[in-house]
Amino acid sequence: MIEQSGTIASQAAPAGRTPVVLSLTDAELRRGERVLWSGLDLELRRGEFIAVLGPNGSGKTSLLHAILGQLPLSAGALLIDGRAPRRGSDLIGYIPQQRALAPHTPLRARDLVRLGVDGHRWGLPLGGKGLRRRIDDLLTEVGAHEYADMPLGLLSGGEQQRVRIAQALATDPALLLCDEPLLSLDPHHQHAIVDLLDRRRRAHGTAVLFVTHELNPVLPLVDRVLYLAGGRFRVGTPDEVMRSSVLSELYGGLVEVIRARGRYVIVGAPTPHHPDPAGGVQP
Ligand SMILES: Nc1ncnc2c1ncn2[C@@H]1O[C@H](COP(=O)(O)OP(=O)(O)OP(=O)(O)O)[C@@H](O)[C@H]1O
Repeated sequence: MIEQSGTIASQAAPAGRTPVVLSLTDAELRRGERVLWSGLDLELRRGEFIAVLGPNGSGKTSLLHAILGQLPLSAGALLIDGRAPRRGSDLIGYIPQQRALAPHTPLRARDLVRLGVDGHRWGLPLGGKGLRRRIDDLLTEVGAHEYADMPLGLLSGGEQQRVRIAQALATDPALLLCDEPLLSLDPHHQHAIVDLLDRRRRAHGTAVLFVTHELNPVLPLVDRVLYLAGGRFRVGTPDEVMRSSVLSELYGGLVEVIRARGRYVIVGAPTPHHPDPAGGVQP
């Protein structure tokens, strides 16, 4: 069952009564005069993976900023582990949208990860052996240990992305927010990052909210999709949301969804916000 507002359909939620990490109730977010979305009800449980899709400007990154406590909701409620969001919460790991790093940046991979480690939480004195071991463990977990001492600016996009993930995992967060972490990665590196996130959520029960323009690379992991468009939204399993009828209604025009060889291909998205209305959407 798909819903636009109201509680999440139980069949779409993961099995069992695993604890809720994030809940949004009748949530609305405005930027200036514009309502990005409203009436949003969403619960994200431990270990669940939700892909957040939608055209440019539909409010995907703004949703992450609201969860991070950087942007107040204009209506409704948002709770992280039952509490109001706050900046710097160690319950949340955040992989922001990739920004190009200057090749001469003096920061090494291990320095970036160190910035994410909260010494108090781990009881590790800054500069101590325990801290170093913790950083090494994180870099090893994401397969980045061999370039731990390399300047970040000299690493490839995929290598930098692994280091960002290590930083985001530094506090062993219950909720991981990912903003287009596969952007500009080739299929091999995309697969490696997806595999890494999947292992993490399975081993640690980390809930993942994953903003992306490309659904197909993460499809095997996706429990549910949150699709934002034109101030409206749909929540449901990929098969429930990725339908011609659903997307046509969201975009307010004819959109065709084709499922072929386990992939979704979307043709036509007649919206002024969409970057490629003629060529179709890369889901
Ligand atoms: N600081 C700001 N002040 C006012 N409006 C803003 C601000 N930041 C973003 N916006 C507007 O909010 C809207 C949603 O932006 P947001 O970045 O959340 O969209 P998005 O879905 O993540 O887009 P994209 O796919 O391009 O990353 C946009 O129209 C944007 O112009």
